[in-house]
Amino acid sequence: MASRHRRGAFPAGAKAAPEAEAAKESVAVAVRFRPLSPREVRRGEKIAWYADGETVARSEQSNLAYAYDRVFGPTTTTRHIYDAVAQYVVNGAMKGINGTIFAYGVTSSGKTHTMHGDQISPGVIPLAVKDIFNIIQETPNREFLLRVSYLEIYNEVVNDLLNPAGQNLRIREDLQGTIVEGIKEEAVLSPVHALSLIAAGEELRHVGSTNFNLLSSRSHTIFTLTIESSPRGQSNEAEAVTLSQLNLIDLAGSESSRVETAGVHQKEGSYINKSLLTLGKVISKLTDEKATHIPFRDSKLTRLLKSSLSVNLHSYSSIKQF
Ligand SMILES: Nc1ncnc2c1ncn2[C@@H]1O[C@H](COP(=O)(O)OP(=O)(O)OP(=O)(O)O)[C@@H](O)[C@H]1O
Repeated sequence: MASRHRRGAFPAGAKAAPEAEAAKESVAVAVRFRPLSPREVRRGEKIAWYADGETVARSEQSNLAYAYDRVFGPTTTTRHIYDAVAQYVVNGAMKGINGTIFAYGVTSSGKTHTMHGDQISPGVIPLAVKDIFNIIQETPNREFLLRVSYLEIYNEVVNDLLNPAGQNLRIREDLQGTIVEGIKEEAVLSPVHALSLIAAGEELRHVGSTNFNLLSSRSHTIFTLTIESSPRGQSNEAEAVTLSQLNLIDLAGSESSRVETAGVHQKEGSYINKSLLTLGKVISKLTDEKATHIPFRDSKLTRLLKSSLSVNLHSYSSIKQF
């Protein structure tokens, strides 16, 4: 639905969505422009798109403007972006509402910077993990059980990043949703524990070098937190027990067809572009309120996203990177 997912040509003078309004929406799309890299500066490249206010992305050269739920300029920290467009999804997951957050954009646009970050600028994933444990501490009347899994989809093959032996796992659909057979789930007791699992998993992830990015993600990764919570002490209310999943996704970089790639990179690129294309179609279908059934294509990424993006769609946030 257009009002949920404001994409496309922007009528001049439209009103900015207040934060609270954006937070109520099931699907929110935010854009962050990254600064020019030193290499781009050396090449004399110029900034083409910029944030015009809080919701508009504008290009003077092409005389185009697009509206999103939120638009952030190059000096915006990931912490700020997390607070504005990701935290409510995490809060919802802690209350039993499934949620998914991912960054979407071409290679080198800053997806991994946004989702993983580094010591100086932690990404959405570590910020979410820390937030979750803070919420647990602030909710003494409930008991939480947290389990995590971490997988990558590389060339349509699903590998377990928490278990080097878990290669080429099968995906199965049943009444409970989409299940990755044999995936390792580990109970986590602290943010440090959860983050150490991600760091170990990253070592197993497929990365490569592209013309644009020395350390380019060649696989999609899905870090899933399964959150179970129940009241402390005695309670007979079955409803009081909640179970939800929070998916934190770092997508592989897509490249334009102009980029010279060969051999294994060409194969990777075609799988990445295919799954992102399918994902794009899924997102536009999701924003159409009338769509009750989404015909999923063969991409493993979209099949895995099915439970959080369609069947159990409650809250979902994506951060588009330029
Ligand atoms: N907002 C930002 N501020 C400063 N530097 C950034 C920002 N976004 C990205 N970068 C830098 O740009 C480079 C490319 O970013 P990153 O690796 O996150 O891109 P990506 O979209 O994940 O690429 P790929 O799809 O190829 O994996 C990195 O060196 C990263 O540190």
